[in-house]
Amino acid sequence: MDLIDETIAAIRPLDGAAMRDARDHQARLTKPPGSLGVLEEVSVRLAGLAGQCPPPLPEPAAVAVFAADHGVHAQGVTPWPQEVTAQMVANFLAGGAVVNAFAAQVGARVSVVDVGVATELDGTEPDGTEPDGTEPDGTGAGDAPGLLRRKIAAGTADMTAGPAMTAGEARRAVETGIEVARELAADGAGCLIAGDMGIANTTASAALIAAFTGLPPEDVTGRGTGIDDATHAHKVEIVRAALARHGLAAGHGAAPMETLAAVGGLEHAAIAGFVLGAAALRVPVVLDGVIAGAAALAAAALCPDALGGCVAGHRSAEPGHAAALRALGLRPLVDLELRLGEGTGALLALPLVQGAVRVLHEVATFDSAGVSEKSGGAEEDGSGRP
Ligand SMILES: Cc1cc2ncn([C@H]3O[C@H](COP(=O)(O)O)[C@@H](O)[C@H]3O)c2cc1C
Ligand SMILES: O=C(O)c1cccnc1
Repeated sequence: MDLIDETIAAIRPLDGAAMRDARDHQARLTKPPGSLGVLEEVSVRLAGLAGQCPPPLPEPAAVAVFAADHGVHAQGVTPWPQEVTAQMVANFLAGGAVVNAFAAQVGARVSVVDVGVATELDGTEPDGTEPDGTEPDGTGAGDAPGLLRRKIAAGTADMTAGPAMTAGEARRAVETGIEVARELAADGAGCLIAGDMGIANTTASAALIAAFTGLPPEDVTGRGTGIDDATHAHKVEIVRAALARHGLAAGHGAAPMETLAAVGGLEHAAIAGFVLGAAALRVPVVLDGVIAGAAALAAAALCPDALGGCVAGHRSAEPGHAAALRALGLRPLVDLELRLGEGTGALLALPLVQGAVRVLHEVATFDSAGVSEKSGGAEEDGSGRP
């Protein structure tokens, strides 16, 4: 069995008994039943993932920013030059990007994984030593970001001219994501976040989302980093042409590995593997925006139970992201019209996920605190309404 099959075989559904324990415990806590809304369901899901109630606190968190370039960039689908991918990798490693600021805010450690940056990274990037030159202290948070050199190809090929990746490249990218999830978990991460960096990757995301949901390109193709109406109309046609070229237009069904190879990015495939790897280890994943959403559709197509431990951190402004979340049946925690990627939306949602679990650990029950329960004979439906 290879790493992908072995990982999928290790993924189990959420544990029903632990979920029942979490629901029962939520009902005994000193608050009106249901009053923590969506966060109660998050706590129940993480109990099911851990197979125990309360589940471990999802900390420390580690974010892996998967970086790669895209052959479809040549089709004029984004106003940004391709070199920005490599330049932003250098910025992540120097600690200067939004992901670094948000990670610092919530005590998460950042790693950058080159799975397919077209430009050669020059070897002068920081490698995870502390700013003062000492080795990382092992706590993760606050360490300078490390670069994991796992380049599979110098970017994908243009999906409108042929498959973006060979079957072998797609498999290696998925395997890389599994390996990175394993490495971060082995380093002590209790919660994983996948970020992305890849100029033109909202085009690949739209193609993946159309292929997996069967929705038409015009419904799932957004403006990415910011494009005018004419470029947006062109981008929709590029997605349509790629789907037609690979026989992925609505209703044809989408075989996951073939679809990833045909229209995906190396970072999408790696993030799909990261979700699978985390699920096999029963470590929760907070999903970010449209790139993670597209990758999660691929992971779910490979193994539906992989979604059990995924929490949708936010909903981005990309229409394809909302479509992906609907198809995945995930409700986003935060909706701030973000359209950045890098893992930023997931990092903002992290304290909500951690708070949801902390409630199960720390909040007193009616019995233990001597608080009277509500009177009256109304049926309790968990909604908090009498
Ligand atoms: C400076 C800069 C920083 C970014 N950080 C994330 N992205 C995001 O935008 C890109 C996708 O948008 P599109 O498909 O329109 O090219 C990805 O790299 C994504 O991570 C960035 C984009 C730019 C320009
Ligand atoms: O919605 C996102 O996640 C997004 C939007 C634009 C660029 N990168 C990511």
